[in-house]
Amino acid sequence: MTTSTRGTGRVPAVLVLEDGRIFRGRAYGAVGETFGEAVFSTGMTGYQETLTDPSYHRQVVVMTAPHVGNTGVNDEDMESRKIWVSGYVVRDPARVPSNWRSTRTLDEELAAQGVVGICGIDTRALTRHLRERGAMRVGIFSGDAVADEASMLAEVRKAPEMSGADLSAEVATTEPYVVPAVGEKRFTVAAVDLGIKGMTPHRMAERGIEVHVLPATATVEDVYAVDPDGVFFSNGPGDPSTADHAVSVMRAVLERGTPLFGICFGNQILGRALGFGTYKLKYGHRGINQPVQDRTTGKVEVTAHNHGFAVDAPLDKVSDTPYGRAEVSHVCLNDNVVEGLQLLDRPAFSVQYHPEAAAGPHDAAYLFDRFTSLMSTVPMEGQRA
Ligand SMILES: NC(=O)CC[C@H](N)C(=O)O
Repeated sequence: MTTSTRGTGRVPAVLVLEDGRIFRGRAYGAVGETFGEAVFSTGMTGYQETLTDPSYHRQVVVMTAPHVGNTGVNDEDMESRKIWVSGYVVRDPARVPSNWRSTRTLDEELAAQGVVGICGIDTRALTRHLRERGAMRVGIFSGDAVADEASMLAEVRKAPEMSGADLSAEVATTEPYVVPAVGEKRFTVAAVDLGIKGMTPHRMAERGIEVHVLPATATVEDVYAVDPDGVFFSNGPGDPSTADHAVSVMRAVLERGTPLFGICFGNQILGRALGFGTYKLKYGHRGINQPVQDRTTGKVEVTAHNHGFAVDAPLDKVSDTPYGRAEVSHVCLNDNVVEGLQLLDRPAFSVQYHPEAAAGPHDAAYLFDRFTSLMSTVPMEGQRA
């Protein structure tokens, strides 16, 4: 149960991890109780984009930056229609936001959207705990929801796990919509929405692409009904091993040889479509300061991440797949996790991280140009030899 009463900063709150570790602090945002997977983000800025990223659905986000809320909340930086995190954990919230675009405080916005948070806890100790033990289920209880430790722990252990969670349909659009090209229209793209962030179609639109955003349930016929020059698969919440429908649609796109680009969940789906497995990372990558190497150019880029799963593909060799040869195009320099895939015989590639990165950094924006040039070089249906 959640009330929309704003946390006053004095209401007691308790964070309970599924392994029994407990942190006591004060309510932040809505007062009540909430459950999810505890994950940490190392972003020093961009909290509004984080909170409204649909990929965070059912996750309780711990901010490693100690001071959060300094720039308040504005109407322009939302990545989707609402806040998706199921809970929010900060050490020291800003009391007075200061920014020319700010229209309300983060505390007020969380409360207005019924998002239960906690502040005043040692987020560094909590992050170290999650780093050592791995992401796990968590509950936040505040006000009347605070109970004895054993019963709060029992509630946390009843909450659903992230492994096996099929969540795209809970966050994606139910109706198709079009994001028009900015300036002259050059291409049409069908974008399968598995939890898309607003900045993604925008980055395509500014390159002259008209983007038809389709629901997660879109069929191959729906995709081709818009007569696309390229097909895009978005980011999204949940476990990629459940995304069977998206994998089958993507296989049909690969079969036809239409230029294809995937981001994050879309990268995991390409991995599965090619026959690779996916697995859960111990504590995932979240933040806007992750070093990735583009192995096709050797260049290193600083990138935005939000993923708890990864593709299991060999780094050291080209793989034979039902759609020709494939290789790992990008790798994370912190831990060698696969961060991108590309096909060598078909116009298809994907990355595990976020080139659209609204809050930056923008090092990876060239990937949208790569997608555009794939569409420029692939002959249209009727022109094929
Ligand atoms: N941002 C995303 O698309 C995340 C993909 C997937 N839900 C993961 O956690 O790995």
